[in-house]
Amino acid sequence: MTAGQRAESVDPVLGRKPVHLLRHMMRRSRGTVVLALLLALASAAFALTVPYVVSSMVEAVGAGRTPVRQGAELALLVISGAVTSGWSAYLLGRVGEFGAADIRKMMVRRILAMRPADVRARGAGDLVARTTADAQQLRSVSDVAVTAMPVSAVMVSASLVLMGLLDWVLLLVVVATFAVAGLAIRVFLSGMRRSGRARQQAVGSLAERLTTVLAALPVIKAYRAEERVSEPIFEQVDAVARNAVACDRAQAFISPLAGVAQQIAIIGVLAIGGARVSSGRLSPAHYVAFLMYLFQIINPLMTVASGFGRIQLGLSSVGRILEVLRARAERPGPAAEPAVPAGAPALEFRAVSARYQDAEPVLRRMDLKVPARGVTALVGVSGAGKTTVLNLAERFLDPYAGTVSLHGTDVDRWPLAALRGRIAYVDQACTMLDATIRENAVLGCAAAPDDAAVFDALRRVGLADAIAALPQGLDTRLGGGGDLSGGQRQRLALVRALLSDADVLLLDEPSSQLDGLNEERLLSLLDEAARDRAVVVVAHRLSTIRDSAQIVYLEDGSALDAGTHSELLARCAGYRALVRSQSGGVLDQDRDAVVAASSAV
Ligand SMILES: Nc1ncnc2c1ncn2[C@@H]1O[C@H](COP(=O)(O)OP(=O)(O)OP(=O)(O)O)[C@@H](O)[C@H]1O
Repeated sequence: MTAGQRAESVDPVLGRKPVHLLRHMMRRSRGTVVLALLLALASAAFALTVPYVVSSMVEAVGAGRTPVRQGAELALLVISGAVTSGWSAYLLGRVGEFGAADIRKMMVRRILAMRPADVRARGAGDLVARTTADAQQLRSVSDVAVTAMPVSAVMVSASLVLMGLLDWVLLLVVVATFAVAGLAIRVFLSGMRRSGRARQQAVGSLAERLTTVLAALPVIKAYRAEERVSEPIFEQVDAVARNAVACDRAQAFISPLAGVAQQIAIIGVLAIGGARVSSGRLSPAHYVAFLMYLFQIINPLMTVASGFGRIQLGLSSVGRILEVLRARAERPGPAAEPAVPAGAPALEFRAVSARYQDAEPVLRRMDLKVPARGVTALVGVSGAGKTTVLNLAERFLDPYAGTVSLHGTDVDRWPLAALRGRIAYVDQACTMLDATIRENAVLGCAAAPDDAAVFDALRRVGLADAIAALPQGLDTRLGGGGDLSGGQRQRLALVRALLSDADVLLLDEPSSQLDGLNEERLLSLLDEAARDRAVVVVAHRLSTIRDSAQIVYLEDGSALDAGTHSELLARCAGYRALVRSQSGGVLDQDRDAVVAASSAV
């Protein structure tokens, strides 16, 4: 079974057709939708009755009576029509907004369920645009598609039947005029969906480019690259405008066309109807009623005509939303946690090969064993595959050959949440959530420790005084004005890992921003943590890794050798070169160790 086949499937309710998404959007408010539909139909029925009452009013006046009853009926009909139509529109607006909120939540859940590499490949900015702009577009057509169009279609059809009952000749004039206009409108509708989709895609690319640029803003400013990065953004701004204009051009002609048809129909009905009244083939009362129906169907006809256009635009967004909802999610894994056999290594790679997307392999048949206790260091030149090893352990990436095991069980056979609960990860960027220092520190704890415990951990990394000195202490929000320095973030990321319930710590370059004193603190903390946990450290600094229980030397995606510092110095040329490259004096300092190790070998 391939990774794609094993991926979590999308809710089958969504089906394959865009209309299923609209149905899904309304599913929690079916009762409200039915009520809104009934109210809209009632409003249409009131409107359809008005011309008959007016007609009988005309007859009453013609017969010399005062049309008091008809006047009262007319007032009641008009007021009832306004109330029912307003109420229906309000209910539908509510349903549309909450339905769009549901769709957005589904999209956010799916995006968070995707693998980081897939999110990166799709573009974070584009995903944001789909969740905001496309969902808004869908919301804006939901009421048109669900009630306004169907009710207007019913209203137009019923009016045409009633008009036919009044005078079929005049009906033919009206139908012929609107049929010709309808054919012309179809031409304009055909391009709308295409340009609508292109516009939404351009909005997505614009969001993507702007997000990337804003993330790199300090570097852009430092290199005075504002002009250069603006160009590609402006290209997308222009693409949005071009495609929006194409949509607007098509949409702009729909209402005027319907208006022209309306005027031709009115002129035709006035001329032919007038002649028919003079010849006695049509009564004045029926003539007035027919004209009222004709005026009355204009609005619903416009709604149907422009509704087709808006639905085309909505459909262009539906496709983009469905692409997100159908995106491959991470596999949740089995429900039950596997038993951990005594003596099993914390991590084991057996002949593991891996690649990103369809690129060249970055790990080639890698074998690696990380004992359940002690510090294991991964070293190697940049690009050797060290971070990829950590990604595989976390299941951010699947190997295409070989197996990765945690505590003796293939990571695929761990429930994903349990697997990640067993592992604490400090990424290279020491990423902090947009949350308080406290929330960031206790992120990996099932039961959050009290502030004293958090401060104790902060003290051990030498961060307690700095945090206590902040005006809001542990409540300081990261990402805002009162932010931390790079080295402070790195130590806070370490606190987060140390406080967590995990029994495997993966640390990617944890000392890269630390001064000598803090590096020493880090090493003693790692030693302490490694007494009852597995600690894997990726580091370039020799001082961080040289005392590790095991050092694994990686080269070109393979683990070439593993041993202590002195063992590797003695037998691994690549490791020796790495050490030499860091400091000319290091090998001299280690000469005794090399000699001792060589004689032991
Ligand atoms: N998300 C990614 N998509 C595509 N290729 C990637 C990705 N991440 C890493 N690579 C490639 O995989 C290879 C190994 O990268 P990795 O980050 O594992 O190396 P590393 O040894 O940790 O490097 P460094 O010491 O510079 O952090 C590199 O050639 C890199 O270009």
